[in-house]
Amino acid sequence: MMRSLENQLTTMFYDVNGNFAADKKFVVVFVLGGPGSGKGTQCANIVQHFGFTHLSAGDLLRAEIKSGSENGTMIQNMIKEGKIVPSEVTIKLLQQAMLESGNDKFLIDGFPRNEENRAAFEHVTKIEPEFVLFFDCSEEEMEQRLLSRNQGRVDDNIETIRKRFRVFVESSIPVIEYYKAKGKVSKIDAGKSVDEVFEDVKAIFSPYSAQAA
Ligand SMILES: Nc1ncnc2c1ncn2[C@@H]1O[C@H](COP(=O)(O)OP(=O)(O)O)[C@@H](O)[C@H]1O
Ligand SMILES: Nc1ccn([C@@H]2O[C@H](COP(=O)(O)OP(=O)(O)O)[C@@H](O)[C@H]2O)c(=O)n1
Ligand SMILES: [Mg+2]
Repeated sequence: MMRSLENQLTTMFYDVNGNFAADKKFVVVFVLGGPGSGKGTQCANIVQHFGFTHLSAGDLLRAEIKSGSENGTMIQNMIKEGKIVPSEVTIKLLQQAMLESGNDKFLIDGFPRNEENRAAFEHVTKIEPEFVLFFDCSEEEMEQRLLSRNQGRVDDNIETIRKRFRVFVESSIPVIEYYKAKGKVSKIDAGKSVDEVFEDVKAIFSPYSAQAA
């Protein structure tokens, strides 16, 4: 049975160690891959089939800008430059969204994007990901997809795309390597069609289908 939000807040914020989620079993899957590799697209499919809640760090940051938050200008500037927003801001948004969802299974998309994100999330939430889904895609393909995404994003222009590719290689690949060394990475060839990629995704998630909502 799902507990009320109020109950979860109590449990999550007031456990004996002051740790978030310490006594609630969360299943967290980190969904990583370069910009345009298809993380958001595939997460939408996974939600439909396997009952996870999809939390995109980028979407949460963009919503924070729209809400007129005091951090909005800083976040907007960082996104325009393809830089990674300080973990403190992103983790707070992720925690809020996890609590509000009432679910216990999460796809965390586009996070952790650097070592600071990874270590801070682990420190604050004490949550270890079940596994990391890594969408592997060539820069040529990702560039084409981003240039035709047409969602009016300030960062889907060639200049920012190049910066995001550099940040992905320099900061995000090391996070994937970290989890690879722990045997936690499921790598998917994301250069194929949406349906073909989802076939491979489904095979990885099938152990979770029994728990699907
Ligand atoms: N397998 C695919 N083949 C072709 N286009 C794709 C594929 N997956 C996603 N797209 C398109 O590419 C763009 C980027 O996909 P998206 O899911 O937003 O990626 P990400 O979240 O990794 O940046 C979107 O316009 C999407 O419709
Ligand atoms: N963990 C994260 C995720 C995104 N972001 C910011 O948000 C931007 C867009 O992230 P996104 O995940 O929506 O982008 P895509 O990979 O989906 O294209 C990134 O380039 C960063 O500027 C961040 O700072 N920290
Ligand atoms: Mg995305």
